[in-house]
Amino acid sequence: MTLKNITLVGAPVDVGAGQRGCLMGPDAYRTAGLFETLETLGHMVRDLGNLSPEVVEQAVLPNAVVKNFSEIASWTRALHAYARKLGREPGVPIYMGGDHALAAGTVTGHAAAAHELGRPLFVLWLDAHSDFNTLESTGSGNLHGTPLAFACGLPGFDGFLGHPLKHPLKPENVEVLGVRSIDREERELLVKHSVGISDMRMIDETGIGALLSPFLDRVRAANGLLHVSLDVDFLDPEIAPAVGTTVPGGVTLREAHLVMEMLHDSGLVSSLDLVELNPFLDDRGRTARLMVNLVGSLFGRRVFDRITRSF
Ligand SMILES: NC(=[NH2+])NCCC[C@H](N)C(=O)O
Ligand SMILES: [Mn+2]
Ligand SMILES: [Mn+2]
Repeated sequence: MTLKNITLVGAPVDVGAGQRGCLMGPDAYRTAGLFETLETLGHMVRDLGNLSPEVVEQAVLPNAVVKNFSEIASWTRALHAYARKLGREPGVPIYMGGDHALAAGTVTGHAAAAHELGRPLFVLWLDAHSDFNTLESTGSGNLHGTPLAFACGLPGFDGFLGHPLKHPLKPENVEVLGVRSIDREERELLVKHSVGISDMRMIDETGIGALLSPFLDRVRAANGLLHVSLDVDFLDPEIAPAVGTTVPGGVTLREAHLVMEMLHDSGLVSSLDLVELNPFLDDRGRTARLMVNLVGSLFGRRVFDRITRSF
């Protein structure tokens, strides 16, 4: 197993979500033993603590329904700069959220870093939602529903960074896996921009491993970097209740571990977001512990290796 330098970064943002509480996420991961889990697997781990960005002044609101635009713009700028720097160094950063709005900074920062390294960035978006609303299309005004549209360069988001995005993701280099809740206008945008989508029905019919494999093959063939954005609501709410936007019919424990194990075996993952954990809604820390266990699988924990026949 290849051992990694892993950097934990806490991003306690929760004003992108409709319900408060994700700001406790980073500490819940620490309490659930994320650091120790990774260290026990042999990795070099450091925890940079929590980020707290300065709030920028924002003159015009893009759309009256949009909530907390200035705060999210501040987080986006801070995380973009951080991710851009960490993305150029060897090692794997893990961003402990915080709601999914944080991905506006992490994904675009890693896209900029990838560009500087001369490699394409691919994104695996593990989520019940596609988070592909624009500031125009959002009905809820909750900015955690928009980061993927921003990262793919859709118009109207210049206020996030204070300038247009220089290195947008190619929408065809994105795979949204596990999706089961998409807004009407968002659906049209996803089709128009040819974003890769694997919904729950495809998972049921084809199997999650068979859906993930060709995507990983594409990343490898392109010598790409791979950012994984894991939203707690990717998982079925029966096993992961600590999230404000539960959607029934999600991924099972075994499907989730299979994805993590395949990602580990691929050796391709270069950065990771853990988002939407709301410890206020948890049941004695079980969702936090489940997320930590999934990260363990992503970083090499396994029961038995059938190729080398070793434990
Ligand atoms: N990261 C999330 N949980 N996003 C949920 C978004 C829900 C809905 N599509 C919205 O834009 O409001
Ligand atoms: Mn999400
Ligand atoms: Mn979601």
